[in-house]
Amino acid sequence: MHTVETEIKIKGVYVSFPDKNSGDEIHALRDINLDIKQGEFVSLVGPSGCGKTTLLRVIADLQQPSSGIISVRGMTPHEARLKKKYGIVFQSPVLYDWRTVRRNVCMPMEVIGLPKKERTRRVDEMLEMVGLMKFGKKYPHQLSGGMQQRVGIARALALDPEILLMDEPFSALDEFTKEKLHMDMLDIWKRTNKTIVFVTHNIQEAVFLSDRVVVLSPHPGRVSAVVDVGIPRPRGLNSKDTPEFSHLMARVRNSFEGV
Ligand SMILES: Nc1ncnc2c1ncn2[C@@H]1O[C@H](COP(=O)(O)OP(=O)(O)OP(=O)(O)O)[C@@H](O)[C@H]1O
Repeated sequence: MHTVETEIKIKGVYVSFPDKNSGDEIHALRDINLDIKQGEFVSLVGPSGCGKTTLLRVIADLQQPSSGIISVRGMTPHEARLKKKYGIVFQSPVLYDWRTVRRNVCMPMEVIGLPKKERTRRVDEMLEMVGLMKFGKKYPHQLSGGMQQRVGIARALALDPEILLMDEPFSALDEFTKEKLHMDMLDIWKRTNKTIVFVTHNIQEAVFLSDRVVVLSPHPGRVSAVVDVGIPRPRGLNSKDTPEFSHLMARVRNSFEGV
């Protein structure tokens, strides 16, 4: 039988910050335990302040846990980061305004010194995948918000990382653009077979995209539920109209504690 390997193992992770005013500890994350499988699409949902971004940052080696262990196929997050195992997409795509779309996507490849021919081939491939082939010579300010976010996704995938970490990537977009990006994101995920950890506070978005939805609750940030989403794939916009979808949304919503 084919067994799917664990990509990210999170064991007993705590993160605390000192409160700026009182000096007390803020428990951003308490005893987080979670295994994420290779190729899985997992969303972290919860209200503001429940620790979603902190958990993503701990996985990405942008924040150190106060205690606990994170292992990425046996590596520490630091080793995984050095080996370019992560692609990261932020809420705002942070593009270089003086660089064209092509040169923005190219940036990580320039940093590691990939030969020009390989860079050109890879940029073409990435732009084709995110549907921006005709916009390579444009500058970021000439693009819509949705298109800018597509550039951010193309750039995050440029070095072919195994894991894509996404922090509320679509939250600033209008509903129509968001729906289109959801469909394209599922397509990109299927084509690339990445492991995706996706932070959102949008329950519908989480259920629509994910294999599993991890519900975090605040003060202290902890896992209050993990909901399996069994809705068949490929999913279409009409998947949202099914009783199963409504039932799953209700399950996620009802899992919030202390809000
Ligand atoms: N660098 C920091 N210093 C102090 N406190 C922090 C720091 N980063 C996060 N926190 C605190 O940790 C808790 C979790 O924050 P985090 O940003 O991870 O939550 P979140 O669920 O991503 O929220 P949002 O949806 O608003 O982005 C909050 O109480 C926050 O104020």
